[in-house]
Amino acid sequence: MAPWPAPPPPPPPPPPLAAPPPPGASPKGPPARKLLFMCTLSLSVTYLCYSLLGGSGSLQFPLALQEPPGAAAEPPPSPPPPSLLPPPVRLGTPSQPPAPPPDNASRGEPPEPSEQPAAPGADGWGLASGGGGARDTWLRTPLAPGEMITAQSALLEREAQESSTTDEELAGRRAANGSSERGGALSTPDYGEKKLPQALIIGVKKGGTRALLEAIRVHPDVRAVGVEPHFFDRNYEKGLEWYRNVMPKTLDGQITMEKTPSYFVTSEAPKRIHSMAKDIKLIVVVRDPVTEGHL
Ligand SMILES: Nc1ncnc2c1ncn2[C@@H]1O[C@H](COP(=O)(O)OS(=O)(=O)O)[C@@H](OP(=O)(O)O)[C@H]1O
Repeated sequence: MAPWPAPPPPPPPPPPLAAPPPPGASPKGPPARKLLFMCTLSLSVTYLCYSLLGGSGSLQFPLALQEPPGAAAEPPPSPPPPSLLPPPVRLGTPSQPPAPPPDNASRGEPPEPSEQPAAPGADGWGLASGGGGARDTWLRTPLAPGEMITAQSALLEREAQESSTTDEELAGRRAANGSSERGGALSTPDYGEKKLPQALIIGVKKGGTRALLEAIRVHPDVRAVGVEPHFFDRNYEKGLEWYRNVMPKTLDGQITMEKTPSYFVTSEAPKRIHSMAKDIKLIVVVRDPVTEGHL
């Protein structure tokens, strides 16, 4: 009986996947995994540093919304690499000069805050701190478009409230607006004919005469002059025809009114009014003079 053939020799062992560790290296773990871990760690640290140093860049993002149309075509400036970024500035350190933000002047943006500190909202910029210096440079951010609109609306509203609402100013505003109204806010078409007034609010000054006239003239049967004609005290020499022309046109049955509070303190006014119309209605609004400051 023939003997069994000899078994094939065992395959040679596979070559090692990695080079043998250098002398002195830790025997734990393959070196390739360590190298990969080190690379990942260094990338993470680099990204973290870049994010921290480039924080001001994110605050300036709204600047792109306010760039002029010509500047919009330009590509946004890429942030410098972390190695080119200025060193981190400690907030609230006045001794350090303000770090220049990246290239605002070339984009047509407002001047730097370090040159002239401005009040918040005065130039459309919000100021996170009023102390100036590096803190302002880094924390000053432009207002968003919605905030700017709100700020402008608030400014206009405050101007309207602070402005006097005397009749002369009302007349001036109407003239500036090119309004064809003569003497009053006429909510109805200017039909009819001009008539001398049948009712007068003659005072007292600062007694709420404007509020009363505006309330009365809401009635459709009342037409009133918005301005104060001052006929019986200042313009009496101009004559009744001038006075009539000041009045709005009225239809039959409508009442013509005007208010001039100084009639109440004009000595000639009673006689002049009586000579014009004996059945005219006179309205006086009284007010405690103490509340107005007149004693
Ligand atoms: N309903 C009502 N009740 C009480 N007080 C009122 C009312 N409406 C207006 N006012 C106050 O009246 C003041 C303005 O009065 P006049 O419109 O007569 O002013 S003016 O003489 O024509 O300049 C003005 O007062 P001051 O604010 O003290 O000037 C108004 O606040």
